[in-house]
Amino acid sequence: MQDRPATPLLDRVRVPADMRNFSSEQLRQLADELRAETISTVSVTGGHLGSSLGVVELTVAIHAVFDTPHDRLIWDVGHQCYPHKILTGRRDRIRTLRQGGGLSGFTKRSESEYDPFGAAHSSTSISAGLGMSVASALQEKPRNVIAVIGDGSMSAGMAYEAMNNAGAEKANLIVILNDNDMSIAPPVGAMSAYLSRTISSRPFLSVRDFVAKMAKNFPGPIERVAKRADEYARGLLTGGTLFEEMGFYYVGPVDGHNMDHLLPVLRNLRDTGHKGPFLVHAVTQKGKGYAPAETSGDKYHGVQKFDVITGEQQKAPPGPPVYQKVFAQALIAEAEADERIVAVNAAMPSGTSLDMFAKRFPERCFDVGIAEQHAVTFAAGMATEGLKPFCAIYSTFLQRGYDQVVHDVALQNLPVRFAMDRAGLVGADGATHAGSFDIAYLGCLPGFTLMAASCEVELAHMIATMAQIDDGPSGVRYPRGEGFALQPLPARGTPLPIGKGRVVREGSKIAILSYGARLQECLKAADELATYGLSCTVADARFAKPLDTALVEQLAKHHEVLITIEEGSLNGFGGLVMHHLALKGLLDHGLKFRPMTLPDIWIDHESPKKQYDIAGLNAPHITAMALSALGKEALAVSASA
Ligand SMILES: Cc1ncc(C[n+]2csc(CCOP(=O)(O)OP(=O)(O)O)c2C)c(N)n1
Ligand SMILES: CC(=O)[C@@H](O)[C@H](O)COP(=O)(O)O
Ligand SMILES: [Mg+2]
Repeated sequence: MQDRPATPLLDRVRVPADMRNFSSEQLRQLADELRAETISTVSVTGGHLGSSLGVVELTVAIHAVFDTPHDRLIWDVGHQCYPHKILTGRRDRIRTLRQGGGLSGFTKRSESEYDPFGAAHSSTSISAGLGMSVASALQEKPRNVIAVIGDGSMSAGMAYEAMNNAGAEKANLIVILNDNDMSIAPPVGAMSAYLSRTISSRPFLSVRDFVAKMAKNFPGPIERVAKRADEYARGLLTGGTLFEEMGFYYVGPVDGHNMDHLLPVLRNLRDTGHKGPFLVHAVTQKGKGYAPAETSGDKYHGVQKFDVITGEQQKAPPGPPVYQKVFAQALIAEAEADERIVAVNAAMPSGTSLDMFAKRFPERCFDVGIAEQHAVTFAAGMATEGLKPFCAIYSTFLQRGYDQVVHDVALQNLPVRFAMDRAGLVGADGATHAGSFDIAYLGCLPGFTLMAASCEVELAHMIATMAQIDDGPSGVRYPRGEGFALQPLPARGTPLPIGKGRVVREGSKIAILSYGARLQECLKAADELATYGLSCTVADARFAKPLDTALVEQLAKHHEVLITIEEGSLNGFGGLVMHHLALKGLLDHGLKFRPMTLPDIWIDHESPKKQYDIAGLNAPHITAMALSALGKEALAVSASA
């Protein structure tokens, strides 16, 4: 147990109103205490530390100046919201962050009135803020709307769509660009370079410069104060920024850790009755104020529990290889043999392990920034020219690129390969990050070949299989975390016969057809069912499309019960099997068919094991499902208890 930091001022703040009469000096001290409390908290919960540390002063300044929650404050992604949660009535629960039943690691409307917009996927804040601003004008309920968006999140198309609209609407909106020159990895792209140039070509905006600049546009009291300063500033503040060209009033760069700069700038924005959209360019440091974070390569973007003194993070005991690395190794093996293979990721080089691929093939690996839509169509373009793109995008983030998958890839039958990591439930990130829907949203698209890996060795084979699929799009899904180490990993995968599943265990009464990594749970259930004298066939479908119809029909015809199971939503693999069985008339003769999917609810942050308990997809639930299908309700109840 590590000592809690002393936080005398923070102890006086339950909600932001409690600090609105603090002096600037007190607010500076409050920020220091808030930083210490954030570090102490994340040391026992794990989570997104670096981003939260970078916005401590911004958080204090915004809440001190604006009348939240009446004024709306929207955090883009929401992964930097821990200091915000501490200041907004949630300090007593902050050490439950990301734990089952505890606070979410992101902003969430249902959690607090201080979270007017939920997030976790990036680059939505300007759109949402603009909507709120327009609503406030139409409903004649004046309020400030402040969206805080990171430089990494500024790479997504949505942010530009929103700015384009905000400029045209001349909406009252304050966008604070929290520029720490980091995404999860170092940021990429021309916009990132532009922001760096903007910062390096201008000194930090002093309050005097700011007042002068405002005076030019806001006649009134401020003008009198600032006349002379205006003369002074004229030379400094020339030239339109990209944001100004888009209709925003650009304020910056501002030192985002300097309360003496932040407070007056924000107060002026509040008090001058600003008209039109403003962009405050705040320069911050990810991991600010905690040496181990500041000096680490990833600035402690996402950490395990750690020792506050040393910064050392808890290490998981050595275990089986994680899927993401198996994917990268398998892809490297394929790319060694075929120079047409290229890899694309959207700001997730470490999360997808494509950083390994980039090391080996720097010319053939593309990080496009947080830009999933672009990633998909960019890959489609490469496919038209004979390259073999593998697009590695978490299942949940591929949702952002869905029309591109449909219109640019599938409709043109282009051989883009999708590696969908984080399939199924992901633990502490909760519902926003669960890879629940890809089977359903890809399964309905003609021409797709779709696979799910039941273990890491299968994943290697599936990558090899996709490398061979040149006549249309393909995808493989695999979960977050470790595999099973059932067999040694091959140096290179072996292509699988397309559309063929495999029977893993032969039985007679009950058939369990698994799609993906629940297979081991199915085998445990089969063992359990054997103790009731019930013989089970267990099969690994491998493919959802093309479906192994011969296998499905054989299982349906020769067993009394057929259970399908997947780590995906309704209308996924089970839906495809059911459709086939229904069309073949195989549901008309007493087959007890039971599709087991994620339930039709949002499953919050928890350990993955508990999440799958909530979902009812662990071995005891499979056993219970089989027993209840056979009318053995009493046994089913005790099996799942
Ligand atoms: C649509 C989408 N793609 C990818 C991610 C994963 N992701 C979360 S935070 C992050 C980096 C964000 O960088 P920035 O906005 O600069 O915030 P910082 O972490 O630097 O504070 C990424 C890529 C996401 N949340 N949403
Ligand atoms: C905030 C965000 O979207 C990412 O940081 C995400 O939490 C990463 O998840 P993994 O830990 O599964 O890579
Ligand atoms: Mg950043």
